[in-house]
Amino acid sequence: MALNVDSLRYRYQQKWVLDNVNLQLEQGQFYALLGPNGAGKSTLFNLLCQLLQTRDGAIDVAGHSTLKAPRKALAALGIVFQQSTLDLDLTVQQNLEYHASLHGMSSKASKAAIERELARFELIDRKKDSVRSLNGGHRRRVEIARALLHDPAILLLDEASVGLDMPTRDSINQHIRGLCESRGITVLSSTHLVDEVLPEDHLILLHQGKILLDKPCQQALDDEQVGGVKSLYRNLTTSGEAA
Ligand SMILES: Nc1ncnc2c1ncn2[C@@H]1O[C@H](COP(=O)(O)OP(=O)(O)OP(=O)(O)O)[C@@H](O)[C@H]1O
Repeated sequence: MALNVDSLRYRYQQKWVLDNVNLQLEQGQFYALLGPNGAGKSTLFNLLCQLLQTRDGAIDVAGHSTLKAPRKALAALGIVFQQSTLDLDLTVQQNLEYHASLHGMSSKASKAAIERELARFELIDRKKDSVRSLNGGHRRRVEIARALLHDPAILLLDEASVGLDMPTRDSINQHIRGLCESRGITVLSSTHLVDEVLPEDHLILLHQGKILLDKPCQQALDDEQVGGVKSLYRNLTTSGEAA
């Protein structure tokens, strides 16, 4: 199992924002985590990458408990946060080198991984450019390339396509889904946009801190006898904010 989340709960002050969340993600699968603003997606991601801690439930990343083996659990994750964390004044290459060194990669391994990821994302010719000079789509590609440098088992994407135009969004999403097949990576990609979820995706629906649905999207569409994710979402929630 790539990721196992067992009976996870989390609250800020008195307010529970994650309530008995259970997840089992298999290696090499793409999972779309759909939920409206405030559903708890970022809180879940922050717990997975240990920016937040709790003893209320358990998280195992690639078989490593975040409580008992936090470093190993963290090393198995690649993360792209909602807000960009690139240094705008460094070049693409420098940003990636910095990340590789944080992960303890040797200079040789780091060089090879940077070339590999930049080639995959068609960014080789932008290597020496400052991040500030890149458009939003290219910056996002750099962030995803950076998250993959240390060859993680799982890639977490927190609303990674926010602010991108449709063609850029589609091309990045297509590339990410391809990673599952070509590299056996497990991807958990959060979104509040129903049109980002494809029938072939495995859909996890998070609403008010609870998992309302966790199954292949096409199967959920068939079960609910609806033609699209928007209707499915409306049927399963009372408010329908994610439209
Ligand atoms: N530091 C905090 N202190 C108190 N409440 C918080 C804090 N961070 C988040 N919350 C609340 O927890 C709930 C879940 O927020 P979270 O950011 O995890 O949701 P989300 O699904 O990622 O939404 P968004 O897409 O808007 O980021 C929301 O009601 C939010 O207001």
